[in-house]
Formats: sequence, structure tokens, C-alpha cells
Amino acid sequence: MELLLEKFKDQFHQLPEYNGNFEITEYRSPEVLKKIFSCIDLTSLNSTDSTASIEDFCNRLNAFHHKNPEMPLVSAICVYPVFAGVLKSRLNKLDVKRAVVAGGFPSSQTFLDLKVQEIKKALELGANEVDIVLSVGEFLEGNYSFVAEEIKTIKSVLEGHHLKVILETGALKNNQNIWDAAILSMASGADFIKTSTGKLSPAATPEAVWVMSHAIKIWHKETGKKVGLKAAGGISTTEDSLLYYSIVKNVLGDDWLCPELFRIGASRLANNLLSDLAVLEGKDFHQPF
Ligand SMILES: O=C[C@H](O)COP(=O)(O)O
Repeated sequence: MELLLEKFKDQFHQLPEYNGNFEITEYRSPEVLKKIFSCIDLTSLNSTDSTASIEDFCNRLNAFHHKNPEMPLVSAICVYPVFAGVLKSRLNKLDVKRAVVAGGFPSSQTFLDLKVQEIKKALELGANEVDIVLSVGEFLEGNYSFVAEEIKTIKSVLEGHHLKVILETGALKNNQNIWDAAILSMASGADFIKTSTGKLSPAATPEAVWVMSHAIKIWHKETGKKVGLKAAGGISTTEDSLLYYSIVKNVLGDDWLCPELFRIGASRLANNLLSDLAVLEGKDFHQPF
């Protein structure tokens, strides 16, 4: 793994300076807002979540789509693993992914066999996407092979379902580490790389997403593989989401702007997008989420 990271270091040093100049006003249209809505992993990750509250969450999604069939579906509902069965039973009529955060989320500080057991159990209950957190402490110590082996082991039990690896960019200290964590995760089988758990500050930042987008671009150039990007944590306004949309569009291009390759994980964004869409289209969505 060290050799691989070394090989990609040169490309990191050749990145242009990050200047933060990403246009968003030109993208503020119903079409783009709907596209972003379709890329949301609608998230509920609260200590207070319960079977009843997640059932209610699913019922609200079902009711919203029943009332607004012209609206795209969100990409996924993302919950704790213990609720995977609720998603399976309550969302069986909607074509949305059933995502769980697993593997000792959000710290990742537990034994690999327990991580695997938790994930297998969630899959049995009906999860079909899994978000895990990279072992940040071991990564910062330079134990790259250990971190990579964990990800590979988890990927091997997923039966082809998508694995999203959370880098927890806010804990990685600098862009070189973000780049290395992105390359390590992609080399170990991540289908998506994701910025943050949302449980630590800073969460997603435009600069981290810019670095990760470039890593994905280089990885695609070198290997031919398209890895997705998920920005998550603290993204709540339409403006925030347009900024991430703009960064991905500028670095990776339109090909990446689809639910297969771009996600925004958020617990508060959907309502705000819908109320801005309501203003643009003269509708009323009643803040359903
Ligand atoms: O994975 C998703 C994040 O935990 C969501 O964070 P958020 O609650 O700040 O939107």
C-alpha cells in the first residue's frame, strides 16, 4: 500500500491551487435542484431513533412520493443497522437504496470481526448499501496496510452491494492525508468515498470535496474505474448543495452528476431544497421530511 500511495503522490503535488471559485447561481434551476434531490441519501442517525420513528420516516417518504409522482426519488435512506429491516418492510414499493452506517460507526473503534458481523446482520435484514468509517487513528499512524485490509475484508462480505468509505476528512489534518485516504480506500474496493460521519466537526468542506474529486479523477484515468463521491455532514442549505454540485461538475464533469456516482448525505437538506423548488415552481411541498 505504501508503494501505491507513493506512486500517486506526484499527482497530488501537481494539483492546481484550491481557489474556492465555484459558480453556483447559474445552476439554481428546478432541473438542477431536482437532480440534487435525486442524489440525496436521506439520513436519520440520531440516538433517539426508534423502530417507530424510522417507520414514520419511511411513511413520510412513501406519502411524499404518492402525492408528488413527478418528483424524483431520493437515492437512499440511511439509518443505523438495527433499522435495516424497517427500511426493507416499509420501503418495498419505492426504488430507493437501503443504506446503513456500520462497522462501529461513527468512530470505527471496534474489532474487525464485530464490524463484519454487524454488516452481515444488516445485509440479512435487508440493507443493500453500507457506509463504513476508515480506521482514522491507524491511518494517521501510517498503518496503511492494516486500514486497507479492513476495508478489503468488509468489501468481500458485501455480496456486490455498494461500499461507501467515510474518510472523516475533518480529522485528517491536511489535504495530503485526504488524498492518501481517498487513494487507499479506492484501491481497497470502495465504490464511493465519503467525506464525513456528520458526528465530528469540521464535517464536509468544499476543499475536501475538491481534493477527493481530483483523486477520483486520477484514479479513473489510471485504472478506468469510476468511483462515486458522497459529501455528507452539515450540508443543509440549497446553496451548500449547489456548491458541491458545482465542484463535482467542474472537476469530474456531468458524467458524475447522477445517483450512481454522486450523493449528498444529509438529514436536513431535503426540506430546504423542496421549499426553494416550491418558490421556483410555484408549488407547496409542506416540508415533508
Ligand atoms: O451520513 C450522513 C451524515 O451523518 C448526515 O449529517 P447531517 O445530519 O449533518 O446532515
